[in-house]
This record gives sequence, structure tokens and C-alpha cells, in this order.
Amino acid sequence: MVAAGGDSDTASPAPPLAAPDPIMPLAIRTRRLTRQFPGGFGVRDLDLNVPAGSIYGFLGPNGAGKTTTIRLLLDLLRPDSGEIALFDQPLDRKTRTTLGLVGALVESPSLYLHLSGRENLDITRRLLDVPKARIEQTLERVGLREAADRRVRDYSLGMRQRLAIALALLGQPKLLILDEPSNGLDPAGILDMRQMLRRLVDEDGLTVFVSSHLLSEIELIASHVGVLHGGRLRFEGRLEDLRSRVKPRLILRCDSPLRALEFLLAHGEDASLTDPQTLQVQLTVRTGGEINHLLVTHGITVTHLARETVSLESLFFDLTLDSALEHAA
Ligand SMILES: Nc1ncnc2c1ncn2[C@@H]1O[C@H](COP(=O)(O)OP(=O)(O)OP(=O)(O)O)[C@@H](O)[C@H]1O
Repeated sequence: MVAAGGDSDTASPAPPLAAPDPIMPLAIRTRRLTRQFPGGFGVRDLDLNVPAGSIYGFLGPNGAGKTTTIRLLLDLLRPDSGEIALFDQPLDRKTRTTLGLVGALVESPSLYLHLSGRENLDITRRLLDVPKARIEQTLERVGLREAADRRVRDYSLGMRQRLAIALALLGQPKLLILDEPSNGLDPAGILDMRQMLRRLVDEDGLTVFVSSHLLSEIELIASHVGVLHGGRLRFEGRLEDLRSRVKPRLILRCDSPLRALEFLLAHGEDASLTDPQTLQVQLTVRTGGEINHLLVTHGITVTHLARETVSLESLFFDLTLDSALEHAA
């Protein structure tokens, strides 16, 4: 469990943002969004840029501030400071018109278990005053047409989640905000959810903002990601920009590691000791073979040499460590 490090007042460098895409309008834009709780900051100086038409994976470990952000976006929580705009319209707390553009699933859905899926949808449909045909459309969209007349009590967790998303879709939102929708789902349920979200974006043109603490879940669907830790955004950009930060490195052992370290640093290599016997060298300047040659010609005997590629998972892990900013910069 990572506590939000809100109490520290140390100035942090700006998060490594990918270059904004000038063509894509933003479905969500926040500027310096801040909300403090008695125990510390929920979120701090958050500048989110969620492109319209994207699946934006909002990643962070427990306590990073994901739910706080979502509650702020949905006006379920007031910020201490900062701005929110949805589709270029400032969130208007009086008229709440911008919220009409949003469908959301936050925490456990409230469903009438003794009623069918269709009856649950009809209750919300009447409240929203949308045409009855919308029920069939949303049932189809979430893959519940065949189960529509069964009691929700008999639904699997995955089906209940999809019904909750159908409820969020009834009002034809342009933006769907989901807080950890795959929590507790089995692999088949996760796959269904992923395919459903893809269709909503590809076929219906929605923007999906989905939070998760699991990179593995997000990397299969998201086009864009924001990585949050301690209430601050550590990375934002296209998933491929995050992937491009995954660089190979060389793990090296030799007879005199300290001398080798000094020598490599003096030759412009990004080298460090991972333990007293082992060196790590980022492979950005020379190849592994060239580094080996350099050391050997300098009279250092290399006993072990291996090329490693840091996984996206460990990069994400690094981003959610306190030393993350140095790693990501
Ligand atoms: N109502 C509240 N009162 C006090 N502190 C809060 C409140 N809501 C959130 N926090 C604190 O704000 C920080 C961010 O919490 P938040 O729930 O937004 O994180 P999260 O990323 O959604 O985590 P999780 O995945 O565990 O839900 C945490 O330190 C949390 O304890």
C-alpha cells in the first residue's frame, strides 16, 4: 500500500509529458487540480489531458489518488483549487450541463437484484426520459441481450458490471468514466470488458477514461496512459511513448567493479553499481560488445555479461516509486 505523499512540500519537477497532440480535442482537461484531506493530499496540481476518442488508462497503486480524481471529475467532491473542463467546457457546478456528457461507474453499482437486467435499465431510462429503443441498443452494446430477462441476482459479477455500464450508457454520454471496472472479475470477465470498451470507442466514438492499479490490464486496451503516484501525475502520454522508455541495459560483473564503474562513467556511459559485484550500464551510447572491449583493453577482466530489457511492468513500478522522476526524465 502506498500512502499519498501529500504532506511533503518538496518541489517536484514537472511530470514527463508527451508532446500534446495538436489535432485531438480534449475530453478531459484539468489544470492544477488539487484536493487535500486531513491526512494529506488526495491529488495535487494535476494536469490531465485526455484526448477525445481515446481509451485513457489512469494507472496508479492503491492510494495514488485515482478515485479522488474521478470523484472530482464527476463533481462528487469539490476541489480546493484548480480547473476542470470536459470537451472544452468548464465544469459548471451550478447548471451541471457538462455532466450530461458523462456516464460513470464508480464503486459498486447499485442494482435491483430481484429485477431483470432490462427492468433495471427501464427504471433509469424513465428517470432520464430517453426512448425505449435505447434499452435494446445498450443491452446489445454490453453483450447482455440474451440475459436481459434474467434476474440480476443470477448474473455473474462480470454481467453485473456490464449492466452497470449499460446504465451509464443510457443517456448517450460522450465520455465514460470507470473506476477499476475489472476489480474482482475472472479472466473471461476481463476479456469481455476489454472487448466491450474497444467497441464503444471504435464503433460509437466514445472516450473511455478507465482507472486501474494493474498495468497488465491497461496496456492491452489503452491508447493513452496517465500514471499517478502520491496524488501527482508521474507520466502522461501515448502508451507507445511509455513503451519507448523501455531501454535495454547491460548487466556486468568483473574483477574490479569500482575501477570499471569509474572508467565507464569517465567514458560517458550511464553506469551504476546494483551491488558491490555487479554493474548496470544503460545501452544508449555503446553496444554490449563495445563496452566489453573497452573494459578488456583497459585491463579489466569481465566475468559475466548479459543484456536485459526492462519490462514495461518494471518501468511502471519505477514510476510509482518515490525516485520515479529521475528514472522517467
Ligand atoms: N474521504 C477521504 N478522507 C480522507 N482521506 C481520503 C479520503 N478519500 C481519499 N483519501 C486519501 O487520499 C489518498 C488517495 O486516495 P484514493 O482513494 O483517491 O486513491 P486510489 O488511487 O483510488 O486508491 P484505491 O485504488 O485504493 O482506491 C489516500 O491517501 C486516501 O487515504
